[in-house]
Amino acid sequence: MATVRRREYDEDDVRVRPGRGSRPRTRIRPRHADSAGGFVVGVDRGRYTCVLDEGGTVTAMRAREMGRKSVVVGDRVAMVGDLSGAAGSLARIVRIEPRRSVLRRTADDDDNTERVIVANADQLVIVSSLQDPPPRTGFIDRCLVAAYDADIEPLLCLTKADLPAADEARAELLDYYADLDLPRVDTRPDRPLTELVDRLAGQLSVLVGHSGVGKSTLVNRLVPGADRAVGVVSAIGKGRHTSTSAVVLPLAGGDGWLVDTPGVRSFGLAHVSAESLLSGFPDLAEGAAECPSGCSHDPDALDCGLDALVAAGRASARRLASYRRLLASRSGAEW
Ligand SMILES: Nc1nc2c(ncn2[C@@H]2O[C@H](COP(=O)(O)OP(=O)(O)OP(=O)(O)O)[C@@H](O)[C@H]2O)c(=O)[nH]1
Ligand SMILES: [Zn+2]
Repeated sequence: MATVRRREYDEDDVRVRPGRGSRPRTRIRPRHADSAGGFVVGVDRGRYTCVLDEGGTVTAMRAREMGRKSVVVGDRVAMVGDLSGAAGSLARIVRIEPRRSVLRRTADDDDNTERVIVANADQLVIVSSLQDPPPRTGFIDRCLVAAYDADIEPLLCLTKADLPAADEARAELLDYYADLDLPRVDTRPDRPLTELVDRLAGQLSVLVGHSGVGKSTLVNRLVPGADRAVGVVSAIGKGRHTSTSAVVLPLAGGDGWLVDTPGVRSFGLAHVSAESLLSGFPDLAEGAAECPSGCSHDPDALDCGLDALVAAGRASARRLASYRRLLASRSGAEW
């Protein structure tokens, strides 16, 4: 399981401090030494809303020297220009700091590139209701692979724990994930969100979940004034791209950030190899050691060690089937 890595922005190459080595200071001094650091919380048609490290919010655009390099929510950036934040003022983003993680959405039909939707996330909160709709392990598995691949800590958030079929659904789900050390919280409307709030503290967390699982309900409870529409059967189709950009919301109490990803149906895994895909299935991974070299792990792969592992009763057939479904659907096909 991936370990939690704290963000270490002060450790990167913009640090200006005499080192022990012989490297002259000037070599690591950024070009815009007088720039201000900030964090991108919103993106709208070439305008970026950024929270300054020193406090305050500014609107910024990309400086021409940045070329076409894309800036996404969660990016740590350096800015120059008008940093007053006054109405109509515009700062310029001159640098994107190295990203500690990236989450990509699946490629669109009309564009085969996987787009980065969030940078520097620490945690992926996979929201699944226990009932109405019932949990979908195929979706959760895909999210887990995306999280492990990006070195982001997953958290399974099970909503609607108050509904009658919740206990049974939870037991079944935990059985399916019995071999994974998967952090989990349950939520329900009649209980405080204490445990979830504890886990979100100090982190940049990305919420993802199918329509109707209660994501907006959670955001509204966690972020005062967020005002996400609840209970509206979502009509976000493929054509309505305006509502699909991720936004970063400050958690109540100011300790941590929540990224809502409206319209993100799944994460892009096309760049993930069959081997890396196994990182989302640690219970199957040991079987791969017994595979012939270059094994595709496909259902018709000869002598695949994953089949042997399941045949020996050391892993579940359902888990292997889910792995193979993901393997087959990596290009972003529906599942
Ligand atoms: N019983 C129960 N109902 C819930 C809970 N959380 C949300 N709901 C209800 O489930 C429905 C869907 O909730 P939303 O918060 O809109 O779900 P969503 O995931 O944001 O769905 P989209 O907006 O379509 O993306 C609403 O009628 C909520 O009131 C819960 O914990 N328990
Ligand atoms: Zn194999």
